Amino acid sequence: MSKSFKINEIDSNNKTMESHTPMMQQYLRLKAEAGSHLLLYRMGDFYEMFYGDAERGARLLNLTLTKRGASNGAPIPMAGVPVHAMEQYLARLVALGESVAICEQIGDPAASKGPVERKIVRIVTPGTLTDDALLPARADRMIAATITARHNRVERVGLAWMNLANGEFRATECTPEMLDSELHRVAPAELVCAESKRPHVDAGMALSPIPDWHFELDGARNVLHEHFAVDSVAGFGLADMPAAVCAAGALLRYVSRTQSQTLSHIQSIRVDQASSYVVLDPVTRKNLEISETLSGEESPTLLSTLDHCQTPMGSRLLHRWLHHPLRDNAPALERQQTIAALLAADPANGAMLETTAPLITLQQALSRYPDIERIATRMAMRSVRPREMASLRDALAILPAMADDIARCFSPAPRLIQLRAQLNVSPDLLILLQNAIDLEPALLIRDGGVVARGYDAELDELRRLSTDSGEFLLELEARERERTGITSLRVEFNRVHGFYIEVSRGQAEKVPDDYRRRQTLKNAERYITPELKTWEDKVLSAKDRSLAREKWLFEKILDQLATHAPALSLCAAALAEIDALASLAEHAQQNNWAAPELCDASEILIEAGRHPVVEHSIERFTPNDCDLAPQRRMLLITGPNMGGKSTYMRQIALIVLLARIGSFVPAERARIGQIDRIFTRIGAADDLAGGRSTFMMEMTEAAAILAGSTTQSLVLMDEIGRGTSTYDGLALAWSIAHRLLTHNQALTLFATHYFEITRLPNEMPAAANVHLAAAESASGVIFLHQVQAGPASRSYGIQVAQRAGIPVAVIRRASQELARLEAQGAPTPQLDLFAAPTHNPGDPDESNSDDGGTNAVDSTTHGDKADSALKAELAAIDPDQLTPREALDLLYRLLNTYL
Ligand SMILES: Nc1ncnc2c1ncn2[C@@H]1O[C@H](COP(=O)(O)OP(=O)(O)OP(=O)(O)O)[C@@H](O)[C@H]1O
Repeated sequence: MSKSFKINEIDSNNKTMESHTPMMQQYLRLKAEAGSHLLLYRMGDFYEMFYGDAERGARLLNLTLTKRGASNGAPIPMAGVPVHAMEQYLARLVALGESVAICEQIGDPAASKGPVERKIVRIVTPGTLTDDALLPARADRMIAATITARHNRVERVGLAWMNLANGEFRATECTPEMLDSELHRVAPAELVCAESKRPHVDAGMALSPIPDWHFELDGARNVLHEHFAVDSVAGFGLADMPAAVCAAGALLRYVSRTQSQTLSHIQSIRVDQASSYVVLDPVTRKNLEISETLSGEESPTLLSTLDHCQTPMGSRLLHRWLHHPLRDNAPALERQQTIAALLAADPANGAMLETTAPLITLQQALSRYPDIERIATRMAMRSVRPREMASLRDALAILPAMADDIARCFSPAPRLIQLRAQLNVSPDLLILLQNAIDLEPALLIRDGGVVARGYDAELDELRRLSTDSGEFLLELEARERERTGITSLRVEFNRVHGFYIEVSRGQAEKVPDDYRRRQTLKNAERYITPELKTWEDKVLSAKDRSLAREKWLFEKILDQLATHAPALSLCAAALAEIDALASLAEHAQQNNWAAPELCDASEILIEAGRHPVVEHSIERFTPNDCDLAPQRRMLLITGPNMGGKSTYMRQIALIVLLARIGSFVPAERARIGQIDRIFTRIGAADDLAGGRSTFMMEMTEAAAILAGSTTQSLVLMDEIGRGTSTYDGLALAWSIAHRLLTHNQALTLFATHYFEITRLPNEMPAAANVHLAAAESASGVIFLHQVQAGPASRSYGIQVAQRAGIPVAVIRRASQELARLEAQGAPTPQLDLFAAPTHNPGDPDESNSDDGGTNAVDSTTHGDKADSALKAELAAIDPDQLTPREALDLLYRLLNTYL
């Protein structure tokens, strides 16, 4: 997508620059500087685009494409946006992934010969936004750079990324195969790459190619040395990471070029080891609907369910946490303990105390904070706005009280103590803002009214001169009335004509000789006198001087604020963390979540677990257990369509993910071991853009799982093999399951409709059958959503189809066909699933199963016995003595026992 643009390309009809007007020559020079970015060229009250930029801009922004003059006979395409609406157009362009260079008039039009001097003052690209108007409040906008480099014959990918809005700068190295996964973890809005090595990236990530030499090691290293004022990058842990250095140096150079200010708030670079996190490949991030639903919506997702943050910075951090589950137990436990402290819970047993009032008070206090993280950045970059300063001042004033409350109300979890200490910002900052900034400052410094009265004596005097005109004018008016004898004489002011003396037309002949006419109206004449003119000059110049003084003072205030920016950033980070932890605490408390035990072994033990999102969307969610460990590492999950298989598998993955970010989990009890990766192969969708069919996608994902999963991985496989013919599908599903059990030995949830696979536990004791229970009643199939041991006995496919609205005639025909096939004993594996499994006394699951799939072939004698047992049980029931809950439980038990 190179949009690079050279002068002779624009000007193919013209031989030389000289053939253009001086203004167009200036434009073309600036355009060459802007390169592929759209150039917005300031002309009076408009920003204009020309040539190809005009055509592209007009198309993207729906503007009228006009023409201006001609260059060697050919009209020049032109499109423009008014200055006052620029931010809004800019936001649209950036949202479309465009980068824009903004060129301002910097010379004085009155003093210039030829075109007024212009300069590119700002470059806005999708990943380098710091302006609040352009940034989404609750999401980060990252910019990244990547390069593949060969070092000691090994190919490594360097990846560096920056969050310009909060000063975070990180770098890592990975194998070429891991790049996609890493890019989805970082999720940059813009990816900088070498012109000759453009990676294939998803739509939604703007690609910005730059010259290859920006990635050369020596140059890149020098950029880092210079910026951080160091002699070596070893102090950052980058000594043995040449590819990461190349990416980081190129990124820093690119970002510096886009900003007119220095990047003083980028104070360090951190090495980010992918091995610190549970790896989630792009498909898994999507399937688990962490921050986006499968259809691309923001809600309902895990993030939207958990996000009770009071500040945008808290929401952004929670978003980051959910996409970065932690491998190590210690940092996750630290968060968990802090949540427990916020809930006044006893960390030893997770029991919460009755009152959560301190948490509510804390959240109420948090809701009064503005986005200090971004304000701190803009302070460092000297682009902070007056109103942001005022809101920061008000926030800093309440900070000490909140810090005291934290110390007083919550048990002293180590992390909470650290965070509280980080809230300490020098009182000088508050004093400065209180003294310097007006209580309700104007929007922009340009108009004045920002610096507080009493901050600067000279400013106060100039303001007095420019505004205290009332007394002088009254006195002058009285004096002139007396001198001229004109009773209707008035002294007035308007913006266009300044000060004047107005006399009605009838008395105009009475005006003295020193009156000079300024304006003639229908019924009046307006005059100026030498005395009034002198006074006007003084007042107006006082106004100008006061604005200039205020601007100068504002710059000085910005200088002082910049020195506080690093401490303020730390304070903002602490506020964000407290907010995110309080949000998790609130959710845990409201929904009865428990603190999971984190252990080193490779295991997942969940008692009465729920799906964190689905439990909110249905009235009564049935909790289920899960027990996976090296000796029982695969659950073969069968059960009817709509039975709850996918929900069960996803809820386990989400509980693991929540435990690994340090959150409480939706379960009565959980013990979660160390997990290195979560893989999912769920659902089927064609990748038409990538040219892969459903089956191809399915197999590509399965191949990745077989290649990458280890004994510490959690693998979710939903109906693998269904995208092809029954026998092919079954054979593949069987051997994939077998391979996962024997070779990868990953903790696996394997949902299938192929009955043959439920025999796997006979051969491999590390696999176990479970099924989602269902029962049939007169009104149709009832899904119990309960996970029980053993394989399923029936599919209920026809009943589900009936519920879905398939015409009755089709359903009747299908039932007849099913009966015929069953009578024939057709040996297709699909049908076998619904027949009785061969009873294998050696299979622990089947022997322990409550229905074990055997009820489909009950013998008559068995049936008679069951009938009389049922009758006896029914006779013993006294419905009036049962609570609704007991009645429901009894109903489930009877269905499970007798159906
Ligand atoms: N534990 C549960 N408690 C209550 N309702 C549940 C539970 N699990 C699932 N459900 C409900 O059942 C519906 C179907 O669940 P799910 O999609 O998981 O079934 P499935 O077995 O995977 O179906 P299919 O085989 O057709 O894909 C869900 O939309 C949900 O409303």
